[in-house]
Amino acid sequence: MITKLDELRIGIDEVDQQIIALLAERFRLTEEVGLYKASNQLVAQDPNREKQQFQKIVQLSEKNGINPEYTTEIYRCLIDLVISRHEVLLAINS
Ligand SMILES: C=C(O[C@@H]1C=C(C(=O)O)C=C[C@H]1O)C(=O)O
Repeated sequence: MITKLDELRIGIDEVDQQIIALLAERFRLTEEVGLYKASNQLVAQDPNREKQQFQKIVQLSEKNGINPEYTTEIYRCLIDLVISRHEVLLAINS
């Protein structure tokens, strides 16, 4: 017998599949940005771009009913991983 808890967890598993697929696509794009930066000797971090991102993230979070503190924390981790990867690509290229 499927309980309410099982049903909710099936929903969570489906959402996780979508999140992972979207994260994979995001990392594919940021990898290309990292390769572009490395071949043009551009710094890994872009604080102006991040400022715009975080403004957008707060707006989108409010629109979708999610606590902006959660999304801001998640995106800080995500962007920091990207920056670390870009630093590796820069080091390889220099
Ligand atoms: C992807 C970039 O590199 C870094 C990572 C970002 C991101 O993951 O969204 C944003 C800005 C940069 O600090 C970029 O410059 O666009």
